[in-house]
Amino acid sequence: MTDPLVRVEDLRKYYFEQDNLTDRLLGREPESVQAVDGVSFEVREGETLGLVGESGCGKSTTGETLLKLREPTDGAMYFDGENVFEMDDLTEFRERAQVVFQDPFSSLDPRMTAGEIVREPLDVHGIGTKAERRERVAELMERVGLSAGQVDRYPHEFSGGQRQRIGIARALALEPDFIVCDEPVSALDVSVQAQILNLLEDLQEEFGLTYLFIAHDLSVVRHISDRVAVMYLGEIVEVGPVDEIFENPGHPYTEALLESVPRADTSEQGRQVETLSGDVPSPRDPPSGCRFHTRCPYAREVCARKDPDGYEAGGPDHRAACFRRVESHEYWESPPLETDDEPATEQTADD
Ligand SMILES: Nc1ncnc2c1ncn2[C@@H]1O[C@H](COP(=O)(O)OP(=O)(O)OP(=O)(O)O)[C@@H](O)[C@H]1O
Repeated sequence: MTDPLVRVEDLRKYYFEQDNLTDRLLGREPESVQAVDGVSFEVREGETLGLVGESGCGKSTTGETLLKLREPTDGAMYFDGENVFEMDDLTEFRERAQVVFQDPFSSLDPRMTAGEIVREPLDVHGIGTKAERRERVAELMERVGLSAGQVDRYPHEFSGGQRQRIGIARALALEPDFIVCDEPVSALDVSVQAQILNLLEDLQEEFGLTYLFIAHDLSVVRHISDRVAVMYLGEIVEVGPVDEIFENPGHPYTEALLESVPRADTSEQGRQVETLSGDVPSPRDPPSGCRFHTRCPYAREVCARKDPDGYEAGGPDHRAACFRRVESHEYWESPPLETDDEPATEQTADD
């Protein structure tokens, strides 16, 4: 098998707060927010890897850090076999790896026209003559479903969906291979979301693009992804083919995340479900052992002490090695975790 286009290894990004002058004067250690804490995954050429998880679990930080828009704390990001974090010159990487942001209004400079926004990457990278750039901008506008005649309009003169099309045209300008799509449809009306998703799919097919698709909406992720990585509190709990993850989730967090989605199917109403309850712990002070143990309906004492430590099988389609799933001896000998909360429902391993 060919090497993946993107390989992220043990990526960490900690934000340091309280790093002000008084703290330094007092010699106080800055407090760290462990937004991304040892994340590894691959994205193969031409595929879409969905990255899902609740708000604040570190999805955007992962996307921004692997693109080196944020300084990584640790880890490596191999793009086409080369470690981006060790590159002296990011020019070529910046041409080949792009991003589409969530909010198409705040990510577009309101003082620039649509044409200027789409042309900017060509200007910055010194690509083509003035006439060639003008032609390329017109072509890009048309390709994303706008018209070349709209180049002189400003962002506020477009609808939300059209603004996202401008953002996509800008991302395409340098003919990238890889695009991080960071919640590209979540700020849009539902009716417009499908159009933008279809556009992204068409572009992927036409240009052989590789996507890391970040979203919290599971139906969107299911629709667009080939494989899915599930994130919880700065860690990836499992990665797998989209149907596997949705139909046979390996990790209790994935299971709970899927269960928390309302179902339209009336035959499923009234089913016994464990939904995600309790607050997400703070990434400033994440729980010991398995980070999900404080909310996990299956948690046993061992889970508070020990992380399941990796995945059942190596490779890019590793499933979560939760103690519950692997039926580890240690797990079953460990007593159930005592919490202050009432247990939600009786659960056994056979449920
Ligand atoms: N610049 C920052 N300084 C300090 N903490 C930050 C910063 N940016 C993000 N965080 C924190 O890092 C954690 C991860 O944030 P991130 O935005 O990556 O999560 P997310 O999964 O993308 O969430 P959302 O979907 O809400 O954007 C959160 O606890 C967030 O509060």
